[in-house]
Amino acid sequence: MKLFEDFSERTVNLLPKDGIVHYYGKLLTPEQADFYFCRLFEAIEWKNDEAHVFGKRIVTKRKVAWYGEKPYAYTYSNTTKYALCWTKELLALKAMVEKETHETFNSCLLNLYHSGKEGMAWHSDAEKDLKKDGAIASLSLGAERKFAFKHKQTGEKKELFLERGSLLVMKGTTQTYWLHRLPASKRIIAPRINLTFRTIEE
Ligand SMILES: O=C(O)CCC(=O)C(=O)O
Ligand SMILES: [Fe+2]
Repeated sequence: MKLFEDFSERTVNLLPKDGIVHYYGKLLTPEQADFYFCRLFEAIEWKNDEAHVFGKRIVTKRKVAWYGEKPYAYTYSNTTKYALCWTKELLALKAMVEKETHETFNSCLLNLYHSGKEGMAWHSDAEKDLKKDGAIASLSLGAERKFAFKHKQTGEKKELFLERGSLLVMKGTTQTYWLHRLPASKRIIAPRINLTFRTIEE
């Protein structure tokens, strides 16, 4: 009997209850991480993110992009985006992530943080367009950043660092019971790109 079938089974659940988060560490070599950072920085159609909150239009400094297998509509913060068609680089990264996680994905939300001044506030990714309790795989390129989870009822927190080229997977009831955020950190001057591979319910 093999003690461990594959790498993913060696990763422990970072959450104590109500969800599953696996941190796989570095999926990409430093060279691959740099290569994809540069390619995505150049080739992705980055746009400032817009949110409509309490009747106000908010434009973030952080840039975003939404890609997928079909022009899926994705609505969050009262804004709807339509997915652009996969690029060669995104398909290559998706294949690596699917192989490692034994999950499949049909779309990807990308975020570009120009420096540590930009982050993302507490939220969960449970929009109605997404498959309920579907896995979300997060691949990080560029600067290493802190990432945090907070339980919606107990306030319990879990933090970790997302290394360059690393993979993190959130699944099960994580989005129902936990919030997550990317805190800003003034000390970090380097940019970061994050890709979250997701499944839109068809
Ligand atoms: O940048 C990150 O690591 C997280 C991004 C995120 O939570 C999201 O896009 O929903
Ligand atoms: Fe998120």
